[in-house]
Amino acid sequence: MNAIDVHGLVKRFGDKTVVDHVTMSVAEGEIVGFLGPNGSGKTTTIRIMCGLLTPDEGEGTVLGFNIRTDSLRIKREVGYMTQKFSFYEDLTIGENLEFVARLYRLKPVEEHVASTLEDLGLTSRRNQLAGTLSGGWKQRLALAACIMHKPKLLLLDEPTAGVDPKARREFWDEIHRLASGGLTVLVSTHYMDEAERCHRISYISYGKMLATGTVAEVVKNAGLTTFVLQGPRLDQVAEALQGRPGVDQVAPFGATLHVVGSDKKKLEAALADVEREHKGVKVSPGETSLEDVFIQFMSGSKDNMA
Ligand SMILES: Nc1ncnc2c1ncn2[C@@H]1O[C@H](COP(=O)(O)OP(=O)(O)OP(=O)(O)O)[C@@H](O)[C@H]1O
Repeated sequence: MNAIDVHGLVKRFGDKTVVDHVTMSVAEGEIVGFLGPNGSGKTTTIRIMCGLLTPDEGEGTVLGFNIRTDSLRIKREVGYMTQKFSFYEDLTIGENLEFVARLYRLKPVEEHVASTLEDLGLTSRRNQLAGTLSGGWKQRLALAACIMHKPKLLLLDEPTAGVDPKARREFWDEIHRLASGGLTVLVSTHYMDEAERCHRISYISYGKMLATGTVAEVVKNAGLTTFVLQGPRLDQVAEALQGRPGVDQVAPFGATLHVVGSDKKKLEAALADVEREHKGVKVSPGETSLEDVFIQFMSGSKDNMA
């Protein structure tokens, strides 16, 4: 049984279709990254999956429970970490967790709190006020609160936004540790390095699911070609390339220029012209990155949310 199996989900707010026939499945123990531009419907889809919103169309199950009729059961079995840090800043870490333990009616409270603190390396900070924690520790507290009731599925909505790279890495180590213990994780993120730490990713754009698969599959299926340019006055070369047939993206990376296109022949022709026109420019094949693919998706999608 898949932990998540949803088909044709649609959610409208007024005349805006925010989730547009989204189908998704996530196997047990899998870590799936949910990516897409701001306002593309990730949070709304997650809220449907955890039983907080009812879809206008579509069906499905989460942990085997029907998303329309079993939302209470789903809420009990799922850990949902929202985008915003939502704890009592004037309570300590321990007190916040005690409060959450009581909400879930976990007994004995002290035992659950102590083992969760231990599990996430928070014991030594138990008496620190939540409001005085750094971003990374706040995220760790939020994660502790949403795994304390031992959910089978974690739905994490941009859990590491604004957190430094070391704390993000530790957070992801923790996610992998939890997944290897059998927990399933769906996590939304805007960070490419985090996408690469997922078993699979799904990319949604303005409500529509555009791609799903491993990072390698998504990059391959996008069918893009990338070249790296080196040489003098790359700013002028970049300007000369913009808008030429075959050239979809031009981006400086340090002392090089990355040029990306979906029509290889046209891109090669454009680069051959520019090589002739600009003495000393050297063109070599490059690797298409996940970021290149997402930029391509974004430029091809219409923002209907404005
Ligand atoms: N309750 C609501 N009423 C009206 N519009 C809403 C509501 N909730 C979300 N929206 C709109 O739906 C669209 C999708 O929002 P959503 O938060 O699901 O996107 P997202 O992909 O999570 O974005 P981000 O990456 O910025 O968090 C946005 O245009 C948002 O303004």
